Amino acid sequence: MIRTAPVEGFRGLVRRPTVRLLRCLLPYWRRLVPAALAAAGSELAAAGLMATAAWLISRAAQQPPLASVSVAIVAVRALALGRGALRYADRLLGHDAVLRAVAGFRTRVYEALVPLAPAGTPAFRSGDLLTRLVDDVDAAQDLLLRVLIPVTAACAVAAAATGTATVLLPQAGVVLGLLLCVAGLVVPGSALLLSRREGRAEKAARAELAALTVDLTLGAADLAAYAAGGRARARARLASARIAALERRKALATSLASGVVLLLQGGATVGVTWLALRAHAAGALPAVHLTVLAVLALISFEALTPLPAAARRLTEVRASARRLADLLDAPPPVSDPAVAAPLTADEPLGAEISELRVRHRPDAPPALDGVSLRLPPGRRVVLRGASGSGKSTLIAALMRFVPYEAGSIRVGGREMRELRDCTGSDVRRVITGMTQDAHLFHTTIRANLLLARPGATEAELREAAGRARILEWIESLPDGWETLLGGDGATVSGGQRQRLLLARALLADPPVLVLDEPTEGLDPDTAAAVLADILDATRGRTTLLVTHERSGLAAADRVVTLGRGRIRSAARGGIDGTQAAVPPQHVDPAL
Ligand SMILES: Nc1ncnc2c1ncn2[C@@H]1O[C@H](COP(=O)(O)OP(=O)(O)OP(=O)(O)O)[C@@H](O)[C@H]1O
Repeated sequence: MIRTAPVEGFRGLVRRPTVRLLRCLLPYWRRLVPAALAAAGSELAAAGLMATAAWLISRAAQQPPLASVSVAIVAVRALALGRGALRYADRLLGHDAVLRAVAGFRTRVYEALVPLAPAGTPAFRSGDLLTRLVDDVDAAQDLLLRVLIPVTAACAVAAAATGTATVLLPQAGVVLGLLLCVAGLVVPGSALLLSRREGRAEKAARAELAALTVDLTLGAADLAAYAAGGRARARARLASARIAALERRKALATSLASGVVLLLQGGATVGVTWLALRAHAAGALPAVHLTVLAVLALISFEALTPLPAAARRLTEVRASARRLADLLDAPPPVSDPAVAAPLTADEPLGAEISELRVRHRPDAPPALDGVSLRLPPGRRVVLRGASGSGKSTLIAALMRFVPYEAGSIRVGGREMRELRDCTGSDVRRVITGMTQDAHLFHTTIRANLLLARPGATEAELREAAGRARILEWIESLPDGWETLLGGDGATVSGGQRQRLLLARALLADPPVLVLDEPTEGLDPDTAAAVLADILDATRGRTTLLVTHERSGLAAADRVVTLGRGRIRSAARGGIDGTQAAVPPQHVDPAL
């Protein structure tokens, strides 16, 4: 289903993209909380095991009765086994929760993108768009797995270690708590500040590299033809080198931070042990507590070691969240009305376009200005015109891909509905077909056609292919309907590609069929043959056919010519481009 609503939580908090990202993941809290608890439990068990073992060894040296250490012996066994079990649960629950959360989030981002396409996404280059959909959405995974879960575990261990040390020797607790705060907050915070700019720059550089890579791949033939491959590769190399330099700078900040945490760990161990020794010498601390305090100071920093790396990941996550926010805040070119009028298709439908004005950008001249056109039920209207005259814009407005600022488009049978009052998905259920940039997917011929009507029967598939005059060819292939097509029909000829796209549009069988330049890129003979087949196959269907062809239009019910966004002439069917067209006011209004 096409959603026009933004991804929940992504609008509103304009300046806090990371918080917005987090809010999008909140619905998964029931799975995320046990994962975070298991991670914290595993770290606590490791620290508890070391501290209890230290106590047990020191106490055992005093040769006490076995009963007085039996609880500690059981605790050591339980903690050793529990640590492994909790580590396993942490990995299992953490990955399960995070992969589900990211999969759900990616679907919602994609759904939010659909209303932007095809008119709203040209602002983003295709490689960059891909990076946003793949890498930037994956940042949500890192936010949970590499930032939030380690931070939760580190906080739990630091609090438990400081609490235990304070109970045993208050001044040692204060020193340990302070140094843990510095290692857990100040050091990662500084690393975050140092690598913040690099994180943002690296995301932008990666997006640039992805866009360049897509250009290099898709434009390989043109780059080779114009000997421009060297320059393009040099730009890609430069982008790679920039990423490497930024990575190095970030790695330096992280290693420095890790080094400082190690120094603090040493300092805390020495400081706490010295305080404990003094207290023991003064008779205020039993010897067994002395060992526990020294071990506690040493191991409590272990849980903090992933924090500098977590800070570094956080800079990348923030940059990704900002880029996702940019994408998702892009206003959809056409929004659905709050209360949509229903569009039914239980009778033949037609369309009436009246005084239509469309602008692609507010500051651009109108692509269509005062265009009026009738598409009577069951008639085939051909729309011709020079390149840039507005033919595709008219189709896009009819399919609710672009908005119109003045005039009206009404669709229906006996009762007509204004398109503005209907949802885009309802409109495209009744007005659809072959858009100018129609795409053949890298899958079988059958799957490519079924895209238009997944429930179509074998007979319907064969009928559509037959009407597009491609059935014989499909059935002559060794794999027939199961033949795999290359990306965008790379493994078929231009004529076969257009006929497959036509078969798909015919299979969709919408009440109003639109075909935007179905003969584009074909040689004149093939184009004439395809056009004649199209006009034959669409007899009795409401059809708007856009073409550059001048001949072969004799079978059309009406031929309308656009020029610079206005209707230049209109003529009843039976003419072709070689005959003079009559001005629009002289055309039979029934057409
Ligand atoms: N997304 C867009 N943003 C800005 N301007 C656009 C956009 N799409 C089309 N235009 C402009 O609108 C005008 C009409 O373009 P349109 O694609 O409708 O022409 P066309 O008749 O279909 O041309 P062609 O036969 O070459 O496909 C042109 O001036 C074009 O530059």
